[in-house]
Amino acid sequence: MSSSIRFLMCSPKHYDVDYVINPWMEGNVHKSSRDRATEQWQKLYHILKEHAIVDLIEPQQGVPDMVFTANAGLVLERTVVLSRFYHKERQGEEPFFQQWFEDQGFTVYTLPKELPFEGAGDALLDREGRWLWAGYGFRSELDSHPLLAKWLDIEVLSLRLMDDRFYHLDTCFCPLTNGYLLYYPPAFDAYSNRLIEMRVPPEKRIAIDEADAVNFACNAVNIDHIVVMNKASDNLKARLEEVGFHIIETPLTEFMKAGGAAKCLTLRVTEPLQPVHHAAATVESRTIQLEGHLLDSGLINRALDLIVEGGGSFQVLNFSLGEQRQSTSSAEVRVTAPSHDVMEKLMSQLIDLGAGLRPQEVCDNPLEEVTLDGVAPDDFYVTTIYPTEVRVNCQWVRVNNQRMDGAIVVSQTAEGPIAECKLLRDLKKGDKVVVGVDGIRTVRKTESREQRTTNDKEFSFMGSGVSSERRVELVVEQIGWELRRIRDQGGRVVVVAGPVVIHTGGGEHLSRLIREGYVQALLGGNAIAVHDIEQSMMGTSLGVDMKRGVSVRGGHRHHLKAINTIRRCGSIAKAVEQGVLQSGVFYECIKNNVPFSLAGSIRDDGPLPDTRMDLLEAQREYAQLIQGADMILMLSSMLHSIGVGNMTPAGVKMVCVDINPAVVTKLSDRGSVESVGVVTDVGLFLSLLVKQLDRLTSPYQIAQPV
Ligand SMILES: NC(=O)c1ccc[n+]([C@@H]2O[C@H](COP(=O)([O-])OP(=O)(O)OC[C@H]3O[C@@H](n4cnc5c(N)ncnc54)[C@H](O)[C@@H]3O)[C@@H](O)[C@H]2O)c1
Ligand SMILES: NC(=[NH2+])NCCC[C@H](N)C(=O)O
Repeated sequence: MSSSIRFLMCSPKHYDVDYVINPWMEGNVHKSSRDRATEQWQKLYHILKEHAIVDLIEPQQGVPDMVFTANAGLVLERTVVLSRFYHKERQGEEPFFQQWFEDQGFTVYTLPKELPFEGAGDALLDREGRWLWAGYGFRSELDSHPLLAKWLDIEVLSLRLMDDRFYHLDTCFCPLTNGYLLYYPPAFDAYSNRLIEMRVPPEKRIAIDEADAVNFACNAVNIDHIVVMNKASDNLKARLEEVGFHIIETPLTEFMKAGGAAKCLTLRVTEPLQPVHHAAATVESRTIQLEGHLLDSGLINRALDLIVEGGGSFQVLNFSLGEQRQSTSSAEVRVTAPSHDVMEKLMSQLIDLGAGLRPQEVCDNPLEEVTLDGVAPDDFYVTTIYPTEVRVNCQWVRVNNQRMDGAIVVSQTAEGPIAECKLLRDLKKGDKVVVGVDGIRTVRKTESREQRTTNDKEFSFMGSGVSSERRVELVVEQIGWELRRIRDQGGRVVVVAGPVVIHTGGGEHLSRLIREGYVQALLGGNAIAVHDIEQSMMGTSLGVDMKRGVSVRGGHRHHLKAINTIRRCGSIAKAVEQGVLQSGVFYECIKNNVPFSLAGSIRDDGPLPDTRMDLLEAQREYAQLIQGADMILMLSSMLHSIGVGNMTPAGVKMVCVDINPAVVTKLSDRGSVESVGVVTDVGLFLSLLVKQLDRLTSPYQIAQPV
């Protein structure tokens, strides 16, 4: 027996499964045998007494989980951080454990009531004393970790738990003597697994499989080279014995009905200080502000979900609800993350949602100089589609040329600072680029339910989201009305289209939209032009007769003949001028002075002389043609629609038509005010659209004031 090691245990005199606060308890309420529990506990107790001293605390009525003394608190030397239980069912244990520690002469630290921490169930010392592993996600709060670091003067490594079966760190993680680690990686998020791998060398990491994990193999008591646990597979036993451990299995099935096993039933109360440790917690906290229709638009929920899903935790410091449906609300939220990297990612996402730092926390954006043409500084802020402002000279400066996936370049001019979005390839040496996320805010239009309803009366898409069940005709009516309005007001509609428009017979309808002035620019690839011209010259598309719907002999060569003909003319425009091309979508573009741009791709035949095989040139041409668009109609081209979506700032209405809901969902994911997805055949859509435009006999009339 080692006289230096002491454990605290509590007999199962009042143990039972009286409630459900973890998945293991479901279906086990009052199904634990007190006799078997007592027998199993006694066996564990005697095993430990052979190797250490075991102190006992008196069990108390009404707190059946008190038997799990691991959750009493966290001990280091003669200091203990008392647990603050997350569930009220266990909060009754706190005064008894506090009394015991005080009677034993411990220095007792207590956390604020609203800051749960469940002791050595969620915090485990590295057996070499170098740091403290601390879990969060189900019971203990991440915000408790900086206090552990301060009070215990030790580095805290935060690990996020992801599987509610392993709701306490000690159910899936067991530091062992000589720096070995027994753990179940799937119980943690990616960041935490990376952290574990950075701190524990591969030869010391013993990752177990699910079969051992659900037998609580990680919930083991380690004393020097002894490892006591409920059960281990032969393979796991062999692996542990290979590195010098001796395994003692003792059944604890009655306690597993409550979600605990060997380690949970014990608390090591002799944890000597090691000289190597030092206080440090990589945990970071920031306070953000959110303004708008936080409840109506769901913005507050999305922000809080994003924080938790991103590995952080939050505390709503204050929330002022707007009195009227029209008025906005505001909230201040304290965000905590386990590391600077995670915080940066969270803040970047929160800024995209429209969050900002409190004015007193806003500092000028850190800027870094570009040292290599076309290469941004590592930590550059990646722009989104949303209008963005950056803090320069303590002023908010709106970013010009907003688009996603760019960098923000700030320059000083006689008129003051200017900020603009630049693609990486356009960065020049010496450009000052915004890095990090401090001093950035995006302007998100979140509409109240009232505003959205009002808009719906006049016109707006029927909310974002995509449903092939939605009546296409109804959406087409709205789109037709909007197209007519934009045309009659001299607005700008850009169409992005794939060859499927031609294959499905939509070419004639698109030609008509162009001829009647509904289209101000057409974007696509080589194929839509090839098959449009094939249909115009040979009546087929992909060799299929468009009138009879049957393949024609030798039809598979038709599109190549079309390409060859245009190549001989020199361009599509020249083919029209020479009378070679006499109908179709691109004929109408030339005849009606509607500019178009064809972006090349790896799968192009030919290509046509007009197809831009220099993709950077094609992107520049696309970007120029979508400037000032009021609406973008995306017709069955995933490739080109995504490309256009990436370069289009927020505020431009988008209609995404595709037969594949997944494509439409992706393309419509820009908020309900801006976009709608229509899951249907594109030829049918265009046919319905021109019929709808015909039905709108009187042009759009703006209601004149009486
Ligand atoms: N012969 C050629 O030169 C040739 C032929 C084909 C494609 N390409 C090139 O390949 C690139 C990608 O072509 P893409 O944009 O057609 O492919 P894409 O896969 O990016 O998009 C096609 C989209 O059409 C949708 N779709 C299919 N049938 C539909 C229907 N009946 N109604 C509505 N939507 C339907 C699909 O779900 C898909 O999202 C383009 O640059 C194109 O020019 C060249
Ligand atoms: N350290 C532990 N894992 N303790 C197990 C605690 C079991 C208890 N029923 C609870 O859910 O809190």
